[in-house]
Amino acid sequence: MAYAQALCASISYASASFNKVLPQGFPQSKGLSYFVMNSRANQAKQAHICAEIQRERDPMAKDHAGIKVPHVLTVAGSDSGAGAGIQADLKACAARGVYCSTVITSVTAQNTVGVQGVNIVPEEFVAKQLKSVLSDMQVDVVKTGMLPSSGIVKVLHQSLKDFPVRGLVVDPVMVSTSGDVLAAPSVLQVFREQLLPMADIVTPNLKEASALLGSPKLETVGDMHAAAKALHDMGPRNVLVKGGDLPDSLDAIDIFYDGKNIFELRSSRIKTRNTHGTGCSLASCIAAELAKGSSMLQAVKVKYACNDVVLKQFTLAAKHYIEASLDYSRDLVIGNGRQGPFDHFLRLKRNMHSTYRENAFDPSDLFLYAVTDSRMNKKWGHSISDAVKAAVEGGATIVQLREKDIETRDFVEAAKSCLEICRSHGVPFLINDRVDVALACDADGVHVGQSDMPVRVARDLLGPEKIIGVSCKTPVHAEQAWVDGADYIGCGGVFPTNTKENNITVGLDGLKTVCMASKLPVVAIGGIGILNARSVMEINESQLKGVAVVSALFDRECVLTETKKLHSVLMEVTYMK
Ligand SMILES: Cc1ncc(COP(=O)(O)OP(=O)(O)O)c(N)n1
Ligand SMILES: Cc1ncsc1CCOP(=O)(O)O
Ligand SMILES: [Mg+2]
Repeated sequence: MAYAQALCASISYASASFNKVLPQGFPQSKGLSYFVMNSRANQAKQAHICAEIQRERDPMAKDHAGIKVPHVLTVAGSDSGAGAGIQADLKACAARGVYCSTVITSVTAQNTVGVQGVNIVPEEFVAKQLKSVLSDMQVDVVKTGMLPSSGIVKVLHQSLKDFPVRGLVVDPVMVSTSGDVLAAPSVLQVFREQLLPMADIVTPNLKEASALLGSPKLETVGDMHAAAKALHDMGPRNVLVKGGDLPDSLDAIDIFYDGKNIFELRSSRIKTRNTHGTGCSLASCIAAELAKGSSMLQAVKVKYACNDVVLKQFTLAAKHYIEASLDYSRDLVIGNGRQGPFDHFLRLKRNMHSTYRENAFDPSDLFLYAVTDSRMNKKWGHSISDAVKAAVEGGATIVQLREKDIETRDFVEAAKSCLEICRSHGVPFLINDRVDVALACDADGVHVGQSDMPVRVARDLLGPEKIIGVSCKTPVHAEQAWVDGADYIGCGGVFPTNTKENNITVGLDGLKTVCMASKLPVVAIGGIGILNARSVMEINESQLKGVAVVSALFDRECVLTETKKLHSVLMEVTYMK
């Protein structure tokens, strides 16, 4: 039933495409009724209708209780070098948090130099694979890659009629990045007649766009505009013409057209040889976003109001992910050819360090996060190390040395003695802002803000074992923190504070929004103390692991007592509900 509800909720945004692929004999009016039923009150009804569709698909199908996960089926070729094709699709979907099943249309012998051989899977066996997956699994979106023969395109067309899905992303793979031809010319006609009219989006590069149109080479942004419109006339609901190969362009320019509005999606070109598989990965990423239902759900709900704006966002989300992966992978060396693969998970470089950090950071360490302040210590006559010792003995579970007005030499000295105290209590010890100081004293990590050293640079300098925290005020910051390889995020200021000047307050609502968006553990900071720590923890977000405090511990006469008090408040709210 959970599946059926999710299916209905997501089906509701894909009315147009769904109607195109309704099962034969399934009354259109019944299908249409989904798309106007979005309210919670109608969910049960929707679920019932969806269960009905499921039974039409497979009379033996059982309703299993549990969690339905977003699912993309990729119908594409295998790349032995694993930069493109099925392998890229699997990695892109996994990186975007979506399950990916695979129907293999051909097996290529391929590396970073080129394609050495292609073995096409017989179309009957492609049909068999499609049936296996589509008759059993609840596929949300089908994404196509290499479809090497017209017979295979026809088989896919028929399968999609037999087993309708919510969305179809067509990446018309015809020529590899190395210039090798991957689809017979006869495929073009069937592609135009059968696949394009079914597609929710088609994503050709310049060569593929002109092949599909039977037009001369596309050489300018103007040509791309015209091509996007002409391709749209062939039936797909949206067109993304990728301009990565456009000559003489500093920017990478893609043209997106939804039948009404045309967008130039620009981003600066990343200088790297590791671009093999970007097309497959981008299309998979779009499919994954559609499967998750996020932006497209919105898009179709407000279809007539701001379809264009939301679609732009979803395409950009996918583009942004690919750009971040390319940027991270720009200096990776895999293979000797002209075009290497990139790292979809932004993790490969971590393994270069001999002692790979497995779970070195424990998110529960964020429970009571003590952040020092030299002015406060001076005011109360506390040395930095005495203050840190008292905080740790009072129950602080992680310590950050945040010393804004201190000479570097003194900072390093203080850091060394505080590190010793923390190590002897098994408490991680981080340095605020100063990666150099963290390196000098071999601290456990750093905390950086949005205008401090970028997380990726800090990670490269510190290596995989160190803890990196980053301040985030928005879901976009939180997503970036994860992409960049941070371990946790600090969110705030939650409440107004005198400790940090001109700091924008996000409030409990802002904290909640960030926690909901964050894939990383979160610690709340800003104006938090024994009187309001409970209200912070009670926002009840699983990613929120604790509170970080400065004045509530250090702008006090007895740091030990204050830390103990805050510790017991946190224990109460966390464990004695
Ligand atoms: C745990 C934690 N969260 C946020 C911050 C703030 O860092 P930043 O935004 O860089 O501001 P400064 O602390 O450097 O003034 C933090 N230090 N710790
Ligand atoms: C460093 C920092 N970052 C956001 S708010 C803040 C200050 C937190 O200090 P306090 O706990 O005294 O409000
Ligand atoms: Mg900072």
